[in-house]
Amino acid sequence: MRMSLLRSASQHLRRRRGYSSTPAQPERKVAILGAAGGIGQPLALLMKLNPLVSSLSLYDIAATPGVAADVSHINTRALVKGFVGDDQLGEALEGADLVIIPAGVPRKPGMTRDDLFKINAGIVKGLCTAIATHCPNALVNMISNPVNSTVPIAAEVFKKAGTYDEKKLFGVTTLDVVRAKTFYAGKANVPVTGGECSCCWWPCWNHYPATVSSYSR
Ligand SMILES: NC(=O)c1ccc[n+]([C@@H]2O[C@H](COP(=O)([O-])OP(=O)(O)OC[C@H]3O[C@@H](n4cnc5c(N)ncnc54)[C@H](O)[C@@H]3O)[C@@H](O)[C@H]2O)c1
Ligand SMILES: O=C(O)C[C@H](O)C(=O)O
Repeated sequence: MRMSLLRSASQHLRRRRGYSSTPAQPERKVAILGAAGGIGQPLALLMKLNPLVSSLSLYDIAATPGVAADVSHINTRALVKGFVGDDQLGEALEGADLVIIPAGVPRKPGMTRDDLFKINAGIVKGLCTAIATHCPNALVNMISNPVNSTVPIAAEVFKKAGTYDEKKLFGVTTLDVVRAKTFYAGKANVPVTGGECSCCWWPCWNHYPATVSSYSR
């Protein structure tokens, strides 16, 4: 009896102070632009699985209603909405805390990422102009290639709009870091630093294991 009284008093106190055994997660809106594509769809799935996301906006120029319907069937907390076309871009972005951009054309065999520049530069410019208007404080994660050109384009758009914050604009380059590590690891287990294309990966040979006497191996 005494124990149960103590338990209910402590529960009452916790409720009054706003404590709870499962702390409430903050509200976080994530928007994916290019959500119906090869990168956008698995990314939408990952965001839907992330407990930190409360609202997930899936935007593309086509096919997002179907993608949004599929993703929304996963029983996690994020509320999913699909948006299609220019007219709905503003609504997709309104209040977003994080915008992830895989919108644009990918490479075909024989192409370099530079070949994508003309098309993707225009796409990214348009999307970033809308971000500056509808969610100027959002973190922006750029995936569209060539990332080392699309990030500066985004920066210029934000500067022009007066919303640029260097701490909030990111280029997604992990793929290249991982690739470079994999390729060089096949030859030697050395750390690799570098840029957005294979021509500027930089293996740190001076970190080659001391037990191996010759670099020529
Ligand atoms: N940074 C990286 O690590 C990395 C990795 C993979 C791919 N990429 C790049 O990501 C981009 C997308 O690759 P993908 O394989 O998903 O291509 P994809 O063709 O499968 O998908 C691209 C999507 O973008 C959409 N799109 C085109 N214009 C748009 C616009 N104005 N607004 C919104 N959506 C638009 C298309 O409708 C399509 O659904 C490419 O530029 C690719 O090079 C980058
Ligand atoms: O190049 C692409 O379009 C996708 C990816 O970034 C890659 O390098 O394969």
